[in-house]
Amino acid sequence: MNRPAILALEDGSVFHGTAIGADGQTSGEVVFNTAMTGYQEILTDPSYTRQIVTLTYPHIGNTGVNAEDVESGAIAAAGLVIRDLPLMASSFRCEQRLDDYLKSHNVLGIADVDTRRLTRILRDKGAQNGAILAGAEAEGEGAVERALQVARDFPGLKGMDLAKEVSCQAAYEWSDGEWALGAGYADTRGDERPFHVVAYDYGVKRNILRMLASRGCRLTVVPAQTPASEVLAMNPDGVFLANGPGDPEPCDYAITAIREILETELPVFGICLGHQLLALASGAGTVKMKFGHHGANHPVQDLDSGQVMITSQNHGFAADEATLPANVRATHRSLFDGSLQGIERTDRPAFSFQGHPEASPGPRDVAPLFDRFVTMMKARR
Ligand SMILES: NC(=O)CC[C@H](N)C(=O)O
Repeated sequence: MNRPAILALEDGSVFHGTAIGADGQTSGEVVFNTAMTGYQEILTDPSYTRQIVTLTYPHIGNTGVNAEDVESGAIAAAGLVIRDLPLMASSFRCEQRLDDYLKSHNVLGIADVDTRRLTRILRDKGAQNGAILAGAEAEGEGAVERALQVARDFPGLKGMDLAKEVSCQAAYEWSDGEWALGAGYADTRGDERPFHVVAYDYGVKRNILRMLASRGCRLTVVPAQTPASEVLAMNPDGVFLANGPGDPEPCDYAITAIREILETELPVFGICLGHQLLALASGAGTVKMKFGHHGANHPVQDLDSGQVMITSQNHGFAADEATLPANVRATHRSLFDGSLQGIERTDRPAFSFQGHPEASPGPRDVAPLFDRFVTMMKARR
């Protein structure tokens, strides 16, 4: 039997649909992602913490879910909004239906929503705080008012430090590199000793760890608040700064630690939140974007070669090119809106990328950046 669900936005917009996940209520920032595939990777990407994700591709759930295509151990998104859930899920790897998967992780979802109308609102007005009510919560008089109230009670992502919330509690080792080679793969596994990379976990996606491991790196993943002194004491070949949710600006513990690491000659590579944190630690500023970039076909230009790459993206904040100090150079720019996509320090072996070279989901045009990091570590050794 169909259970009702309501999606409400802070601007007063209301959508009625069908509950496809758990019953109850949830709130967060509502964003849209235009990728045609990869709903499992998107749901489990820790960077979506406190965000309700709308998928613009209309048929979601066709291939069901499996235990492999995940970027973390749980669903991170605060909720899922889709147009149509197919009656049947079918794939040789299908282990569960998408709706059962949402329920088993106690995550709310709403289907039968006019996601084109919703996306137009988000594009015109910017990402909105919103709420989903599902099941009994969405029934009866006052349900719409309640949904609007829950939406407006969400404080918004600006100023929210979530990296330390989703980070691992204790350090762990990672060496699994299967299925992750990507383009431009530099096989360094023949080297006598693997490169030891300490990876700051601000909400790291597993495919980043896999892609580093597949390039001959032995990883120690450390909690977001690990002081630089502890990282340096591990005597790594390089330091990696992970992706992660929330606003980079309040992550003062990370900015301080990265600043200290930048006082050494260690190679540093950052992705997404890690890129924004490298910018902040180098003295630049970050801004909240109108609706951000969430998709798998975003053109980004390498400013040195002129080459255009099709990239995977998921961010709502950005390092501000106008604030880059003299020792930081812009290396990549978005061809959608001209925003900054990559930087490098001119005085240190440190660089970072705003989009997702690890894809998952998405194209792997930017995978050679992992090789660049390995080459830097090789040069230093
Ligand atoms: N994927 C990420 O690391 C996202 C970074 C940051 N939370 C943002 O929204 O911009």
